[in-house]
Amino acid sequence: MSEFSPGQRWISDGEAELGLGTVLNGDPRSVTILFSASQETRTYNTRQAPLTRVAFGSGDRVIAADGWQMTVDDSREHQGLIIYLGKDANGDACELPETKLADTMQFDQARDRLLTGQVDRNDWFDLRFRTLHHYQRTEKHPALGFAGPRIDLIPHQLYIADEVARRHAPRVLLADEVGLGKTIEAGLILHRLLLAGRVERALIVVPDSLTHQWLVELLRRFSLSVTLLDESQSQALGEGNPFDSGQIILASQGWLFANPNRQQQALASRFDLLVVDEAHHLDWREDGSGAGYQCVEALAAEIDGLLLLTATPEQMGVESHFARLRLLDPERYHDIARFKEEERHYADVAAAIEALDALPESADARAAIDAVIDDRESQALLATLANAEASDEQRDTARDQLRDALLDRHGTGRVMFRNSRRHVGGFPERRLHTATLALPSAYRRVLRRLERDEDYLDELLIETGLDHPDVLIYPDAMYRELSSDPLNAEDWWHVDPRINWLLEQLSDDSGSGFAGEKVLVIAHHRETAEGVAEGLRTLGGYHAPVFHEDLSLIERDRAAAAFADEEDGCQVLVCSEIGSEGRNFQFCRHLVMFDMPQHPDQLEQRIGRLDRIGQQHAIEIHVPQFEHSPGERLMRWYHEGMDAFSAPHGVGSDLFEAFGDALADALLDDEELDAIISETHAMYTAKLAERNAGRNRLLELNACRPARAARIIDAVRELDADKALPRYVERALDIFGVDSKDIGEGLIHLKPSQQMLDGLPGLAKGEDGFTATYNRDKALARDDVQPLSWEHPLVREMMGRIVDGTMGNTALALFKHPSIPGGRLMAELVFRTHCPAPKRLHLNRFLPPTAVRVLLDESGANLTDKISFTGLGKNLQKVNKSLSRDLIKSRHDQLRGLLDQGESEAERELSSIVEGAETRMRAQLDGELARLNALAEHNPAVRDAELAALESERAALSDAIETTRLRLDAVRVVITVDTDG
Ligand SMILES: Nc1ncnc2c1ncn2[C@@H]1O[C@H](COP(=O)(O)OP(=O)(O)OP(=O)(O)O)[C@@H](O)[C@H]1O
Repeated sequence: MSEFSPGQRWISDGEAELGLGTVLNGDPRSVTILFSASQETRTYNTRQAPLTRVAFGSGDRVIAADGWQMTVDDSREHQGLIIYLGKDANGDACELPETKLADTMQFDQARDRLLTGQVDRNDWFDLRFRTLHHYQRTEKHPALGFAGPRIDLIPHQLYIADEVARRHAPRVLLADEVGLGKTIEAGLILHRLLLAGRVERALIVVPDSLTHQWLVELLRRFSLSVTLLDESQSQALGEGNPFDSGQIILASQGWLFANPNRQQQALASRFDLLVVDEAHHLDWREDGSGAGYQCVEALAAEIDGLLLLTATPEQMGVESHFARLRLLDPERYHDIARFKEEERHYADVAAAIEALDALPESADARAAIDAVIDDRESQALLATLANAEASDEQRDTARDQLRDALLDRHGTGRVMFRNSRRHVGGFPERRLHTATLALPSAYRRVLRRLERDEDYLDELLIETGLDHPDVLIYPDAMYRELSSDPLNAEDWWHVDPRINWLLEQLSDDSGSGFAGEKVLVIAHHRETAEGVAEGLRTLGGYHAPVFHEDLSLIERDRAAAAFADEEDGCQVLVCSEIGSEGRNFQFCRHLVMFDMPQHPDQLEQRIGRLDRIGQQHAIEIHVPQFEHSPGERLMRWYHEGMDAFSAPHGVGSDLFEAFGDALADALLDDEELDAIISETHAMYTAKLAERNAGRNRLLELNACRPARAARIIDAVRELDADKALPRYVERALDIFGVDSKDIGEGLIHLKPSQQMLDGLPGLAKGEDGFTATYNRDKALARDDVQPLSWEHPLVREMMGRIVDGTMGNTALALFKHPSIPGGRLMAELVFRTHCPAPKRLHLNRFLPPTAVRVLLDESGANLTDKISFTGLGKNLQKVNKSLSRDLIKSRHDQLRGLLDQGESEAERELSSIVEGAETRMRAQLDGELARLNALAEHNPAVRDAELAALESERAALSDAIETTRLRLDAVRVVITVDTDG
């Protein structure tokens, strides 16, 4: 007769998530089970049915189909069905036939699974315990989020990322000079916040030309998958809100800023972080701000976190810069006059900071510091520092604390981070090469007439439709606009000697030319860039891709890729001004400025394409210019007036504001120009000295605090060198069914096996898998090799599945040991802390899921300290599943008792875990709050909302920690066997 009777309750061993099944009918060969909760019906062969009969025992709690609960005392059988006897919630005696058990009852908890005979493999249990251990360790590690990305450990970037990511809803301007890694900083901040659960969704808005580069950088360096949204993609997504279609949405500014409806959708989609690249384009004016500014202003009012990125914050003028600071913190930045007034005071603060090193000896230094501090705490630190009796150590500590306090309290340092080459160091030299060419007659005609005839300029502006001074600086544009003139019948590039000069340079192999080298050509206008490419092709047979703002994204990326290709790529790429902003071309060292940009910040942006982290050579800047032309005069203004080609200096905007108009009027007159150059130079020297003593100095000192940066780098290196990682990953891969093979040189190849569990990132059955390394330098050197770390998506996925799922939460094994007699039972119980708290609190930094192991023998003796997890593991042998089930069945009552006892043993550990977490939390947040409160008294850049949020975060964390409970996470039954048996 069949062991299955209709009405009996069974569960599927392999698919416990189906819920409680009911036997519909059974015969000696097959049985059909209905899983009502999941609306599935399955028929099994009775001899191999992967099913376990559900039988509850004394103390178990069960739920009836109509919702009430009972605690089981006993059971009896009637016609093959179990009737449970027990008490309901009021303590009244009751009965419940198994047919009336709730279909939705879940058996995923270790206790239920064990007692219903669902036993996992022993090595799964082993992996589960190890996973909990490492998860706990890495979740609260100070380098969380920084160890996984494929980056060089560059101090200023890690300092900024750490400082910003620890703030509640950070709102900052990342304003490092061009090419120092703002994208990387933003990526690091995002990565940490995502891993910490503080950000769940981010919107990244970047210039059209940079969408692909961002997409690639986020994937390649941070393993972050991004949804790139444009109009066609949005339409393809159909009815819903396209901004809801991914966790990280990347949108181009051109598209979003021009589309009010899409902006409304972006506003309606809930994001926690907004990132805006090349934010200097968000222009603000009193009489009306640009569409970009308005769009970002609306989004910034809704989204808690905001990162604005720009290397040239003042490119659109100081008012626009101030308006962008206002986006970050409207309360703090509402009065530009006050802001400017504060700036005047920065030199004193910077001087005070520098003076710290002159104490205790210098009385002047003491006076300089005294003049900028007014609180008692700082006074006390100053007294220690000035006290010749104090020990060196005391003075060092006081000096560091006072430096931090001064930096924290003054300036825009809290909202704006600006590192400069001067401060970071180690950047290549820039060399300027000019080539003076004769004006072609077509240009000369017009320019000479302009010099002679003052009224001709107006006429020319009307005739060409060009602006002043464009019409003077860009003679090719003027020529194109005058194409109806029979003398201008030829294409401009036919008559312009810069093309021939470029062709000669390209083939010049004398050492001073470009032969065999990559060359980036930048011209102001798109039409000029197109003409240069056409001229090179027609006159010299060169294929030079063009890169400008009016190309589609695909065309642009194709052009950049053709240029980047080392072996088959083309020698020259011709870019327009806007089209090339933000791009990475540091593999090339020759920059041709085909013409001059109009603003010093644009000049800096141009050089920044090559002068970036990763540039290995001195940068050769080539400028072909026409003798006695406005273009040459403009270049002299840059070069002689402000030394703009040798290094970024950050005062270009001030100079442009002061002299831009006068310069435009002097472009036809050498004498006038000479006067402007010398005035510019005088102002440049003064401004530079002022900035370097004041704001810039303060910003630099604040943008990287070396001691803290060094601590973060040490923390990352500690994880890099973690020997436990490869051991863990090997084990996990084996269990998840991924073959790993050492292929030498520190590389391993991961390949899915036929048994691989589905859904592992980067791996699909039947495909080749990928090559990976634990070595940072190797991963940096080879893009095709993935960096394996605790933060790699594959490792996190495996850990997450174990921690969040049931995998390995039960096991049974035999234990052979000469000194322990056979036939005895032990229970190895792993409890885990549970503490429900909103993700954004990032509770894991103080209290990650923490495991408590308890090992009991059948008499209830606690052997936890006597036999370690690894000690026990070494002597275990596996058992097949059906024998395991029988063994568990035969020891049900004993196991129940041990499970209950284990719970009380583990409970004893709880208070110290909770206390430890509370202490850690207090140590950090009390310190931060104290610092922030002190700061708020001096520096209005501390937002009230930030203070309030930190206070409520501390209260919420404390409440959450208090509710921590221990729950059984996993249990392994161990049966001893005689060594000879
Ligand atoms: N820590 C790092 N490790 C490896 N490469 C880096 C690192 N930081 C920056 N880079 C590389 O240096 C280049 C410049 O970095 P990034 O694009 O972030 O600079 P940026 O400050 O945003 O530049 P821009 O001002 O032009 O927008 C990029 O190619 C980037 O990949």
